[in-house]
Amino acid sequence: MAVICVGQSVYDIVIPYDTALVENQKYRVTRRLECGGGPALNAAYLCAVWGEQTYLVSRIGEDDYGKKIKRILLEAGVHLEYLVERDNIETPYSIILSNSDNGSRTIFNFPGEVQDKHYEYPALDVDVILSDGHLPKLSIQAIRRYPAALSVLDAGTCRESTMEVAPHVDYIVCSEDFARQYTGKAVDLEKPELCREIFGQIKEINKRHAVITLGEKGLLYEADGELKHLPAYPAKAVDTSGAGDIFHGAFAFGLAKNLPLLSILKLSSMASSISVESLGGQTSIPALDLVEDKLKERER
Ligand SMILES: OC[C@H]1O[C@H](O)[C@H](O)[C@@H]1O
Repeated sequence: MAVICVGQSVYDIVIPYDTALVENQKYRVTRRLECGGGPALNAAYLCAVWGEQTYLVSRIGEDDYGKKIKRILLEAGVHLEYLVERDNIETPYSIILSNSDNGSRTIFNFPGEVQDKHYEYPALDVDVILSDGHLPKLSIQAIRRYPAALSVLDAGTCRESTMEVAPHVDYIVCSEDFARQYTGKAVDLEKPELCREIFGQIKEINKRHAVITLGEKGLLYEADGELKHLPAYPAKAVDTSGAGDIFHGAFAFGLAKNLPLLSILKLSSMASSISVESLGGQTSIPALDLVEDKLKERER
């Protein structure tokens, strides 16, 4: 059984800072972190180090960043048979300025050239397909190829490619930014009727399941036909980059393990909260044991 993550692989260069930035100033950098990045890579890395048989369907160039990405993924045990390398494309990379005072980050993303071409998927027993919306054709093809698998869309922003995949998935797990861009309304937890309206509009896209993540305000989900709010676990954020990807990776993992939805959401939420307390996305993925221990502590 396996998890397939389809989408973007990125090489991240994270620079932490703790001062108010002013234009036309030069800042001396004493620390930087280089690691794997991109929503599909981060999620695939998590699923693999948490013990799932994981395949990454993505595209990188045959350049230095591509080689580094491959090394990181191989060490994690991600299956790379479907990670396509091309000598004529540049591996995507991001420069991330991370404010250690509050964890907020500014990402400059060089997307490289995305090639979303037809693909022969292998004969596998697949439990879960996670798409980050970057390779819509490959994502839809995977969903059709493995009809028994549960499919999840990591809907970070409401791009055309994300919307192409959205009607095909079992679960749309979207950010509040996506919800605002799509519905034109901002989630306000003080206004339950408005929340129900926004959630209903998101669910209409795929006519199945939806989750709206709200960062430090938690998330909205549905149980027994009712909209519910799950608060976030408290964290001292130093870098939120990749926190959403870690949420989605843990969500895919939980589905693969056949856990009930609320347990999946708690697992994902805790993994994401722990991750913001250290630098980087892929480098801040917590061990499964740690996440489970912290959850047990909270339930005591
Ligand atoms: O979702 C965050 C990730 O995507 C961005 O492009 C960065 O690479 C980071 O790892």
